[in-house]
Amino acid sequence: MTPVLELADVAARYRGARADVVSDVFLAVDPGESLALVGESGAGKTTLLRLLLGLARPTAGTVRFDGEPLALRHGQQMRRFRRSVQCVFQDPYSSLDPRRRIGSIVAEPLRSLGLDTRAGAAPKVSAALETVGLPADAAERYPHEFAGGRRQRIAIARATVCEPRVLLADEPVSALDVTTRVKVVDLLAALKRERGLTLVMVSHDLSVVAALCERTAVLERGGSSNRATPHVSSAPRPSVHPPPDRQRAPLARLTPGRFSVRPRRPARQEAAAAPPEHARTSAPGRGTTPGGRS
Ligand SMILES: Nc1ncnc2c1ncn2[C@@H]1O[C@H](COP(=O)(O)OP(=O)(O)OP(=O)(O)O)[C@@H](O)[C@H]1O
Repeated sequence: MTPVLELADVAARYRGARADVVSDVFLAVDPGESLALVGESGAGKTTLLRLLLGLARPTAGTVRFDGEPLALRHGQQMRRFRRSVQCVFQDPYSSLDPRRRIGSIVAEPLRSLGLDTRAGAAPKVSAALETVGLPADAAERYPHEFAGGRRQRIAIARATVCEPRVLLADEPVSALDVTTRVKVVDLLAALKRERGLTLVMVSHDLSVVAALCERTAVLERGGSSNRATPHVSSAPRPSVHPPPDRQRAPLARLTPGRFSVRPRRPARQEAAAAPPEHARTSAPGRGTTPGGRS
């Protein structure tokens, strides 16, 4: 299966910085899977998300979309990419333009992709609002008329109105209160289940990670250069509301060092017999990489 998104030996550095924020990153996201990026603050999770979204350019390595290097100047590919990969940000207060009606906000991707039909974007906007549990007349209202959870639903409606294949989410529920958080997690889980949406999510909240993601990439600052490298582990698919003991379960930490991971989930009956994921994908020292790199 060709990964829908892939980072191959990628490094990134912000302008003016003396060192890479992330380096030696290999990460492949298969269609339909859900991957969480977790790690300490400043490890580079948002930076990886920005690379996957084409908002930042790698200083080394390649970002691939459907197996092809992402070329920002390749209009046709970028159009396909923009339609296929959408995102939801952390703060539903700053991510919605307060001067525009909800209908106009949700229709924005349709306009920018030229997907609003002759009948206008209204039918698609109504359907997107309905999917996230908001009434169609919400389209006439303004963001300030909605509280945080409903604002995040609006942001999710905007991200899903053009029926993307991949949703990238940066701390999508961390700005919400606990009760609202559960509802938005349920909504994301339903989108994943019913639409086969691929999800890549940054989160500090392990209960949210456990509820939504099958794989976890742990970013650790490592080595004297203070670079961050991702370590990916597989976890059994949890229920949407994991029991409390699961919420406290530690994430697997794999051997520090440079390696890449493209774990394929074994069939359920094989899972018990198979060696742990890290035993198959990492090696002592600098670890292993696909294609024979080491
Ligand atoms: N626009 C920027 N310019 C310069 N440095 C930046 C910029 N954005 C992030 N950084 C730096 O890059 C490093 C990684 O930041 P990033 O936001 O990717 O980490 P993170 O793991 O998402 O952190 P957090 O969990 O706190 O959001 C940090 O040291 C941060 O200060």
